[in-house]
Amino acid sequence: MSVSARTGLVPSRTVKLAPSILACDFSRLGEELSAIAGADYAHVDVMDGAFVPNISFGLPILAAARRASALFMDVHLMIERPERYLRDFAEAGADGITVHVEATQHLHRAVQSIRELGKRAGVTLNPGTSLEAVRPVLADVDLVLVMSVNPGFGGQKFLPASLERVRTLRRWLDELGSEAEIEVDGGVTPANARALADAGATVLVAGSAVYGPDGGAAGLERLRAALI
Ligand SMILES: O=C(CO)[C@@H](O)[C@H](O)COP(=O)(O)O
Ligand SMILES: [Fe+2]
Repeated sequence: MSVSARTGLVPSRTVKLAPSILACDFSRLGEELSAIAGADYAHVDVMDGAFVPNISFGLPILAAARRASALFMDVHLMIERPERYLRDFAEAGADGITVHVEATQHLHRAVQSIRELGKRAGVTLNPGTSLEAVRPVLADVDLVLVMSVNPGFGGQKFLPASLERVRTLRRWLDELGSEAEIEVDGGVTPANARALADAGATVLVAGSAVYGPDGGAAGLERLRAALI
């Protein structure tokens, strides 16, 4: 394993990259997915115009992405009462499903349902929500997603307080002996990727830093280079 240029330390974990297809050209979805074939996950942002002030896409786009790519489909549900649609997203091709703590009255039940569908179960929370909101389910999840922008749009600026939230979660998961992933989503760039990894993140989502005007693969490689 390589030594971090910034810290001089050997990172103890490898960091996965999850390009967000929200930033891609949907008229070329298959090609845009091929451009990130070397990534670990394709991050799929589903927005309902109610939980967040934007509508992105839903089941048909996930199903099309599933047909076009063998990548792990990492589905981030920004929808009210996600428990209504878990089976539909699983059947449309999700490999992992992440729900917001603010969107459901029954977080444990939602997590359990995702696992019963045979999918990787994730929970997430808005930047303004106390981390305590996810603590009761930490032993039951496969992934915790730290939103580092307010959800709803790509291309926003990273909120620096997110770094401390990642450190706290890393400590809590280590205390539990949990192997759950810590994913960070929003404003991730080559400039903050290494610091997030050092704080304990194991998955980095990036939309605009990957799908820039110069194409998907170049942005992905820049992120990877920042993590060496
Ligand atoms: O969930 C979201 C936004 O709500 C994200 O997944 C964005 O799609 C990330 O985009 P960038 O901030 O990396 O441009
Ligand atoms: Fe997302």
